[in-house]
Amino acid sequence: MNTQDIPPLSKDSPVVLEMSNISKSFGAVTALVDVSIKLRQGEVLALVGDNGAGKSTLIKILSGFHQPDTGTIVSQGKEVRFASPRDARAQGIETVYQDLALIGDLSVFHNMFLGREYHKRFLGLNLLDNRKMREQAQLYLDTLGISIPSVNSTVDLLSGGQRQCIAVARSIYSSPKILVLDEPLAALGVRESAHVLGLIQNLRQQRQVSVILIVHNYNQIFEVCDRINFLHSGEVALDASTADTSEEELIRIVKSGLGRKAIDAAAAEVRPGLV
Ligand SMILES: Nc1ncnc2c1ncn2[C@@H]1O[C@H](COP(=O)(O)OP(=O)(O)OP(=O)(O)O)[C@@H](O)[C@H]1O
Repeated sequence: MNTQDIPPLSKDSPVVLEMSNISKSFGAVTALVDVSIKLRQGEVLALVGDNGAGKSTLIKILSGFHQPDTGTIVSQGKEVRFASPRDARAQGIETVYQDLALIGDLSVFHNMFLGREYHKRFLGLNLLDNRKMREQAQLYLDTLGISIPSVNSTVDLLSGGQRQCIAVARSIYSSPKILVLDEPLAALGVRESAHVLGLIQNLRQQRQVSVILIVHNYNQIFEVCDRINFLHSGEVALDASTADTSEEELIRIVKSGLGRKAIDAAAAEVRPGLV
């Protein structure tokens, strides 16, 4: 499936998140300068940039791990401040980090319900309701189009792509408004990545959850994203819809280290009237 198969995001889709003028330094290191990003309902936004550009810092601010030095976050039309990841989660913002936080020697269904297990009473005892969790997990994975050998498999036996899909599925089980995926395709091969890209594509088609995706492979961005924000030296150097830009332009901008406006302005000076 590629971008053309999914209708473009409606222009009327409401803005669910606005991070405005976010700056953050760690001692003498400036990680973010006046960064503003916007996310619409159901949108898949790619956050790209070189190592050290500030992507992780931005999503850690959104997830409540860091607090910004300046700037505001407006979620569902309300200004919010996150003192901890728990605060962000309470506002419907879920983040899947690269370590996935799955327990390898537990089954898929146990991982899916970790911390929110179903219980049943039996002979006066409070026992895990494994049957219910198994059924629910299977149903839920089917809805998301995630195919694994069995929900009884231990997570260690799954491929990297399947593990990533389970971590995403677990995060969206609580119906968050915003899902942040920190390099979900890192270290995955082509077939593995296809699993995860398929899942993101399904989410995008359903348009229930808005997704921020940190990704390094530009080709994959054009497969599954509606919009791209390119961060460079702590600033947003490009904010464009995937329909309005191309992989070639993105690579040109990334290589130049400038934003599209700066490139166009420079081109206009060289060839007035052509830009
Ligand atoms: N906790 C921290 N303490 C000190 N400096 C930090 C901390 N976190 C990030 N930085 C610095 O902030 C800058 C931005 O880092 P960040 O991790 O946000 O970039 P990134 O775009 O996610 O990079 P990568 O793609 O390599 O993960 C870097 O110079 C980094 O060294």
